[in-house]
Amino acid sequence: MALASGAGVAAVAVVRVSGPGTRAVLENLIGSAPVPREASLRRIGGIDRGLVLWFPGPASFTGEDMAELQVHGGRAVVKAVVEAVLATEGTRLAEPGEFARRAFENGKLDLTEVEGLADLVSAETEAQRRQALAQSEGGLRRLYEGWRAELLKAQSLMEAGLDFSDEADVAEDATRMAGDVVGALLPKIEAHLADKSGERLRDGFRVVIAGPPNAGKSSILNALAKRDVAIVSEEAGTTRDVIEVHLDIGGMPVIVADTAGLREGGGAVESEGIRRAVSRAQGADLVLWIVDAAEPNPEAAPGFGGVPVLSVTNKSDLVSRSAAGSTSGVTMSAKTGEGLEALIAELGQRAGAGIGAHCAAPITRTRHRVELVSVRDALKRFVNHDLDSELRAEELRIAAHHLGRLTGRIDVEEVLGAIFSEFCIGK
Ligand SMILES: Nc1nc2c(ncn2[C@@H]2O[C@H](COP(=O)(O)OP(=O)(O)OP(=O)(O)O)[C@@H](O)[C@H]2O)c(=O)[nH]1
Ligand SMILES: [K+]
Ligand SMILES: [Mg+2]
Repeated sequence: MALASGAGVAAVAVVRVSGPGTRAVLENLIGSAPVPREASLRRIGGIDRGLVLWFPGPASFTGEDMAELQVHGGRAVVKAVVEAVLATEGTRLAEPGEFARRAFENGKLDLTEVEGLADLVSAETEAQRRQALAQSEGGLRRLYEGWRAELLKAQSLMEAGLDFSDEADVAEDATRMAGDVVGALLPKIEAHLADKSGERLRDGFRVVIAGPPNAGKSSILNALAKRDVAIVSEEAGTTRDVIEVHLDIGGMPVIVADTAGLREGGGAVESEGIRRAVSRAQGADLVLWIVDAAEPNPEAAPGFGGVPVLSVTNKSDLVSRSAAGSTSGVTMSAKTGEGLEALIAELGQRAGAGIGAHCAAPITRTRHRVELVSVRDALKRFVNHDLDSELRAEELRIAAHHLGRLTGRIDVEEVLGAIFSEFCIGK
């Protein structure tokens, strides 16, 4: 059992129960199990009156018998209801993600669907929500199960080739057909791997604000965040640590990081700040290079390991309009807000292009990418090398194994802990 609705006082709290003892919990608390899958208003253990939902297994989220108690969300009510549920023998509090884990173990969800649910709970923007929902509803599962079926076909053809190795033409035919199946599958996997949009959308489009000291980097971060996140002062070298804010620009998750001004010299702390600034910029999807419009010789942006750079001329309020507008990139004033909308529009456009229009079900995690690279590499060895049939069949087994790990069909004990611990208690 778990309080599924989160900590803190709320109008309604939801207590969730799953497992073979659920019916006993209901009998103890409300006298009997109500009509399945219908909300019944009942007195709950003499504590409160609330809605009771009864989902007999296997037609439930976990696949087991389940119940939900919707009670008033006050602390005393929740505490008493939780204690009353725990009073039924064999009942205990759930671990984080335990409901999802049981759903997985009972075959209700595959691993990619579980991951989709975790992403849905933590989605911050519309685009992330849509992607997570599609994945939780089987977008990736269907794709990978389809590929697995193809692989199984190729595997059985190869096995047939081995079984009939004394009938050369039959064996040759079977082996060639297996090659055709893999030949059709490989480009689909390659295209899927080439699409990074899903991971970008899940992780957010990363923007780093960099530039010389006092150009107004922290002021721009605050203007974008619409609050005072970073300290602003006229003293050069104010910012040392990297400060990050999560923005939602037109449904697109954009993570903007403010960094220390880049300059020679400075103390040990400032130098460390500069080292962090450069390293963060090199790992970004876009660098905003901020310069002061009043600076007669603005410093040019250094290369950040090939990361695209957008020039932003700040403090346009300090110079005449014509001088301020003459540079390329965005001209703005963090002080007056002039040009801020243009900067946001440009960021939204770049994030949209970076995240991109993607295929229906893209890779969303490194875990998927790692397994799929192993699948692809095994299939490439199958196709390219002059291996004998035994070894080629073995490559197909390796590919199927990694595809199985993706959906959680096989051998994934070590990844389960990591995935389910992402959930809060009650999911
Ligand atoms: N007039 C004017 N002043 C600005 C503008 N933006 C920032 N400033 C001022 O410039 C000074 C430096 O601003 P910061 O935002 O701290 O600059 P920074 O680039 O983060 O500086 P460091 O963290 O030290 O590298 C402050 O006094 C700001 O008030 C602007 O658009 N116009
Ligand atoms: K400063
Ligand atoms: Mg700063």
